[in-house]
Amino acid sequence: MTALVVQDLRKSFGGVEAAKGITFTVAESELLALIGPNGAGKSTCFNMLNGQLKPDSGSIKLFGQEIVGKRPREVWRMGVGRTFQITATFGSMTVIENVQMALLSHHRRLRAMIPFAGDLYRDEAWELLELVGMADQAGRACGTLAYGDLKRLELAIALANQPRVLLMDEPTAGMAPRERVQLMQLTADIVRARGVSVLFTEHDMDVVFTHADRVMVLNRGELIAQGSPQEVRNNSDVQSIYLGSGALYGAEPAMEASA
Ligand SMILES: Nc1ncnc2c1ncn2[C@@H]1O[C@H](COP(=O)(O)OP(=O)(O)OP(=O)(O)O)[C@@H](O)[C@H]1O
Repeated sequence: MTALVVQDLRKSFGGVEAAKGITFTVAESELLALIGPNGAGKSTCFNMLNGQLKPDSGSIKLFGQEIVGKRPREVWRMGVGRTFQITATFGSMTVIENVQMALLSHHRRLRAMIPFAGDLYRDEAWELLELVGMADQAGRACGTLAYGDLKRLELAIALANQPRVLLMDEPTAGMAPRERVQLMQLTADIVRARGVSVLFTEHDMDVVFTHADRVMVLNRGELIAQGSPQEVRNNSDVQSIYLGSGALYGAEPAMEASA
């Protein structure tokens, strides 16, 4: 089934056309990568998908329901989750408390947090931590976590809202290569098991070509290619954008022209 149908999205900032009629779909349980050079329009696209930015025109349907015109919180409630490059957790709270907070918010019980109710949704939080392999660190303060663990926690927090579509903004930015592969494998396993669809941007072409079911390439506000990783890698337009960077072949220093 199709989770997201995006049709002819357009957005200009003054004279800059950041989105020039973007059309694509995301299937259920699909891991879809959105790549493109700096300034291609990826953030603009994500910001429209989660309601932060209103498109000038176009339509975004989540399981048939129009999202355009709704506020970010409504879009989030409808099931579009998002993780950001900079992780947003409460450093002084423990790992499990952070997930409980997300669950409280999902269940609309934020007022019950004052004073913080220690046992609310603890079992559910525990399950999510087990899912992302963080249960053994449940009692640690978030501020003391290693970066890779913080990213896994962030995934648990995002899942607490039971998203139907999860937007991930450069999920592996700042991670060591081995950690990147592990996080994406974990993400892939979880989204497939739970039927979540993931749309992600990514700098690391190894991650993109190894883990994405499908890849879309944005350039100057236009989708210039989409298809399987293999098709996109072999596409001559894509090759010319990344020409000389080596990025399509997983060469590490090639990131200046990456997603
Ligand atoms: N709020 C804004 N005001 C003016 N111009 C903007 C704004 N947001 C984005 N732009 C412009 O729109 C274009 C697309 O930017 P966007 O940030 O979406 O690209 P991107 O692909 O996410 O880039 P990067 O990989 O560098 O984050 C750029 O030319 C950018 O300068």
